[in-house]
Amino acid sequence: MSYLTVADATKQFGPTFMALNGVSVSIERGEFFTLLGPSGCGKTTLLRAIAGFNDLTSGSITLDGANLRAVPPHQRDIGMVFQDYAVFPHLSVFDNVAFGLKPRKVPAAEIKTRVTQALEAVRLGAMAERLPAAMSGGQQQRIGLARAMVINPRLLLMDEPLSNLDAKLRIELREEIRDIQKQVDIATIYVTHDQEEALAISDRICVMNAGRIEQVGTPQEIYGNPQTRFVAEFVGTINVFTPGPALDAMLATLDLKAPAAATWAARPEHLLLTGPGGDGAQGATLAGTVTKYTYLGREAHVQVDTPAGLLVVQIANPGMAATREAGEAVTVVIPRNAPMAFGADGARIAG
Ligand SMILES: Nc1ncnc2c1ncn2[C@@H]1O[C@H](COP(=O)(O)OP(=O)(O)OP(=O)(O)O)[C@@H](O)[C@H]1O
Repeated sequence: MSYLTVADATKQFGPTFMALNGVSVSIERGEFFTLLGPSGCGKTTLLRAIAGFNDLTSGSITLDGANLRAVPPHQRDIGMVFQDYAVFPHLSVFDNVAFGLKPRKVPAAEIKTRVTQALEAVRLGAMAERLPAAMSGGQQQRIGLARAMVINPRLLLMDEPLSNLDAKLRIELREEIRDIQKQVDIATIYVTHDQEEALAISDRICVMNAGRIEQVGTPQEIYGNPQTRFVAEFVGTINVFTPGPALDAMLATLDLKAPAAATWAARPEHLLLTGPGGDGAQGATLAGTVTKYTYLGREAHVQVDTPAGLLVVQIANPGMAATREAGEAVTVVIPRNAPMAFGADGARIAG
């Protein structure tokens, strides 16, 4: 049996709005599990229901075999880290972390040991006596993490903990969070709307959309094998081919058939670019004209106007020779394994 199980969860706000609409997830011991989705999809609502800050309208939550909905929030033994650091400015780093232990009647000597351990884990051991006001956002968030961990929680919940930090620090701290989580081995549910962060940090990702689950899987499964059009578009980007004779000819060349397909799409990095004529191409070809060239250092995006619509081709490690000018005639090559088919309901169809 899974460690944490949420079954058929619904949460209604007002007379008709369903913030959660039949959500079921299972999380294993020690797992780093991420809820990923656009703003308003229900991530925080689900997290708050697990923490006990709001109850579900219907459904069940089971932790280690026990019904969690029957347990008051302060008795759930759940550590939480929030987007705003929520540190007490007038308390030292040590006292901030010790705060959660006081009502638990932990003896003073044990408080000292546990707080010291938690501060070592988040690399703040040398700053125990400092006041948070004199510390950076990244350090304040580590205080938050230490405070969540020091109670030896049965579950760690993190709601967009990195979103107030600048891009470079976000990447540094997400790797630290991942390392610390693996070290302490506490099942963690992490909320983000940043797909790259989710891919980098998670054992498994749950992609949510409008109160429902689109797909649950490892980062590789979510990115490499999206089961819905929503997942394919939200995690990474896709080119959607315009229906018509050019698409039909492309599919015929590739010998791809999916009668129920409403949409065919392909990731920019799965397409190739050659000169006019498409000599030696392995796959179907579409003649086109470059409309835009965007150089991004590690990669470049070439937008091409083709009879199957505007397509973006991603080029890795683009040297000077890869530069394309607007108006240049090129050929987009579509390898056989590039196209993905989706039905009218958005579900993936085996092509
Ligand atoms: N107390 C409330 N009363 C009414 N509607 C609410 C309440 N709390 C949340 N909602 C609505 O429920 C939906 C889901 O909200 P939720 O905060 O779970 O989204 P989210 O995926 O976490 O988004 P974000 O990334 O913006 O935090 C939103 O449309 C939100 O406006």
